[in-house]
Amino acid sequence: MTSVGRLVVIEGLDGAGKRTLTDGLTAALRAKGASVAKLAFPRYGESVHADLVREALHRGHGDLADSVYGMAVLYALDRRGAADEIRALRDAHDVVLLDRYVASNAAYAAARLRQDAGGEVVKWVWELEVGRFGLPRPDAQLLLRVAPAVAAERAERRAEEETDRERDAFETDDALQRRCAAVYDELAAAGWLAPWHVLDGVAGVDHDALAATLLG
Ligand SMILES: Nc1ncnc2c1ncn2[C@@H]1O[C@H](COP(=O)(O)OP(=O)(O)O)[C@@H](O)[C@H]1O
Ligand SMILES: Cc1cn([C@H]2C[C@H](O)[C@@H](COP(=O)(O)OP(=O)(O)O)O2)c(=O)[nH]c1=O
Repeated sequence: MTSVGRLVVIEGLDGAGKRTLTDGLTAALRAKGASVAKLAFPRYGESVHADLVREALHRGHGDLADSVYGMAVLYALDRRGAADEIRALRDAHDVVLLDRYVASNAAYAAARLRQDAGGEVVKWVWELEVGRFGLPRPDAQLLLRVAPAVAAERAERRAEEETDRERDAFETDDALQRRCAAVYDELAAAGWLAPWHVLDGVAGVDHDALAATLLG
């Protein structure tokens, strides 16, 4: 298969099923002969910026976690550190699946500041990450849409099943998750950053059909 290097982002609430979709889609794409690489953000355990995020979300660290812009800069720096890797993976594979990307920062920062997708922080995230850091724009963004209550239930169950998967400060904030869901819907409707495909994460996603669509 010729290398078209599609950069495909998977977005959605905590517990929406992004990791599950990433794995299922990877298998479906590979079954069609495509070479696939995956990367998940934040890159916990692999970047100092991501580790600072994790410590802030789980342990507080003074008021760092309360600083919306401070946290957003850390997430963005984690991605900037992976920019060369993303480009190299894109050059070497048919599809690169990114579990969260720039739109996560836009959605969570706007939700935390009670702004909508047209707000100041969403523009700032684009300018910082694409403008100043030069991160590549994706070819497609998949919004895995589930009701916030369903996502919270799934995240809770996962935390019970996986002992190393403790829920963090954003995940357990139901009001934040509801605002975040609304911002995601607006970002998708506006085609923010790149084209979006909205997927029904409750009905379940047909991985084979989605893989065929992505491979065009
Ligand atoms: N379509 C689905 N239906 C029911 N449960 C699901 C579905 N997709 C994922 N899950 C479960 O929900 C939990 C969260 O899924 P996960 O993929 O880890 O979410 P995310 O990466 O978006 O936080 C996991 O326990 C997973 O097994
Ligand atoms: C990647 C990213 C995540 N986030 C938020 C979403 C999540 O609530 C939180 C942690 O990401 P998450 O995907 O939950 O990591 P993991 O599943 O490995 O625990 O960070 C941002 O606010 N901005 C970003 O750029």
